[in-house]
Amino acid sequence: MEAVNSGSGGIYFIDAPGGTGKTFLISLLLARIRSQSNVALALGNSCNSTRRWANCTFCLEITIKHANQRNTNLQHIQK
Ligand SMILES: Nc1ncnc2c1ncn2[C@@H]1O[C@H](COP(=O)(O)OP(=O)(O)OP(=O)(O)O)[C@@H](O)[C@H]1O
Repeated sequence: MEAVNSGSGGIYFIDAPGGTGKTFLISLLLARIRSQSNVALALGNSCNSTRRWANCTFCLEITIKHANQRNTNLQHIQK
């Protein structure tokens, strides 16, 4: 929250065993940040978590493509 409040922003990684509260923590952080009209995105590095977050957060149904295609998409976004 300090990164948000100071305006610096950032990218943060949460890595912990299953069932330890990652989703719970991220949900709280997203709610807090968005309640202040700021922007926060949560992404997962596995197919299951990515699908779940995309569905919950963006109300989208997405299909996870092959890793090489994802890399291509990321490069496109960065242009
Ligand atoms: N601080 C907390 N207070 C109360 N309940 C919590 C807290 N953290 C986690 N929980 C509860 O513990 C359970 C597991 O939490 P959560 O789903 O966030 O874990 P996770 O690390 O995202 O798991 P997974 O990697 O399997 O998706 C949930 O039912 C959640 O509501």
